[in-house]
Amino acid sequence: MDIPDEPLAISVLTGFLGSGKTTLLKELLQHPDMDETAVIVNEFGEIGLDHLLVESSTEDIVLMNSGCLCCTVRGDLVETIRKLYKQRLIQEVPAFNRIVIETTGLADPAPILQTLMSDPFLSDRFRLDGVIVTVDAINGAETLTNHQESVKQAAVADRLLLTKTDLSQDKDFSDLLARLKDLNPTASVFKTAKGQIDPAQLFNAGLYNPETKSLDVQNWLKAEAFDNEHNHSHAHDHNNHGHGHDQGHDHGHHHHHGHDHSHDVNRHDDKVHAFCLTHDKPLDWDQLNSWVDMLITLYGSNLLRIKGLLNIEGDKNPIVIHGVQHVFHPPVMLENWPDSDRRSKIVFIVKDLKKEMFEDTFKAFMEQSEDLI
Ligand SMILES: Nc1nc2c(ncn2[C@@H]2O[C@H](COP(=O)(O)OP(=O)(O)OP(=O)(O)O)[C@@H](O)[C@H]2O)c(=O)[nH]1
Repeated sequence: MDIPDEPLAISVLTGFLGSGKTTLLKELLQHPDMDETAVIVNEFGEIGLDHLLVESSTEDIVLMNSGCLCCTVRGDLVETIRKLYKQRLIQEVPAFNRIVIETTGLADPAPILQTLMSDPFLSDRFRLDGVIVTVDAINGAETLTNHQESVKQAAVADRLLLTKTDLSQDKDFSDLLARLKDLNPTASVFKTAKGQIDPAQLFNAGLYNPETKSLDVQNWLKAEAFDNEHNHSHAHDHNNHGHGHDQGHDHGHHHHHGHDHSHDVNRHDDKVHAFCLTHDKPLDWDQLNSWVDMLITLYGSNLLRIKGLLNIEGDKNPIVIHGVQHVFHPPVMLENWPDSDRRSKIVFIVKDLKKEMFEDTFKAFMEQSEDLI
């Protein structure tokens, strides 16, 4: 039996229909640094493995010359991962250390991430390393406007890949990049053409990098990306004025803005925005949990991504939390603070919810904890 010492990394590759996921995978599969990687795709046919050098293949697993495996989903994704893990244990397949899952272009990534985080078998053996999202440099803006899925995909990304940059005269992509930054200031953005990218740019996007044994919290949280937030949130607050009610669930397309806007009010990404809450004093862990529980219960499906670095009363070490919609990873205690800043910071990427609601309820819950003391 070959039992891994560390939880194996899982990366999720998503992106709208035709945005270049398969092209990227095809390139990645040939890269020598992709050895020890198992790629899960829906259909081998889509990647056209015939053109790649293949060492051996069975019905649902192909071993590439580069050392990586490619396998297809048979039925359920979780079942496929379990089976692959067991095959690795009994050395039926090479000892991969990472899985990359390609989702279909129309997939809402949140349920997939939730499954990966909440399935007991998987959460004991795997860590979610990051979400890689392809965005078509040519059609990306239109797709964001018209398709909620593509907005959700961009919102949960750790790595955003602008694809097909070779097809555009505009080498700047500033409008699309600004829009993506507005949706998700915490993701690292890369411009690519024809799937060309160093795999090292895509992986180890998570909190803990076993290769360097480091905790790259700052890069992960990117709280500093919100320094200019005031300008952004002003724009969003403006957009929200016209809604008859504020926090709530899916509003569909029923915008009733009472005044004109210079842009198309039906853009899907107007409803998604990111902000960072900071708090100076150490937090009461129980009250914080009650607040997060309340948010999950009332607004779970609108909480696209939450990441936090927390200063908890009575703990000298920082605690890291992160979640997608209704599911949170177990909190992680770090050995050290990343720098001298001891404030708690929580980054939210949300849909149809106002920052003020978070600020007000946070304050109310924390005041309760002060009353208890
Ligand atoms: N010129 C150019 N063409 C690209 C690039 N990336 C993808 N394409 C082309 O765009 C089309 C769609 O790319 P795919 O890689 O199949 O996209 P996908 O996201 O896997 O598509 P679905 O599986 O349908 O969701 C194909 O014809 C690719 O050859 C790129 O960077 N440059």
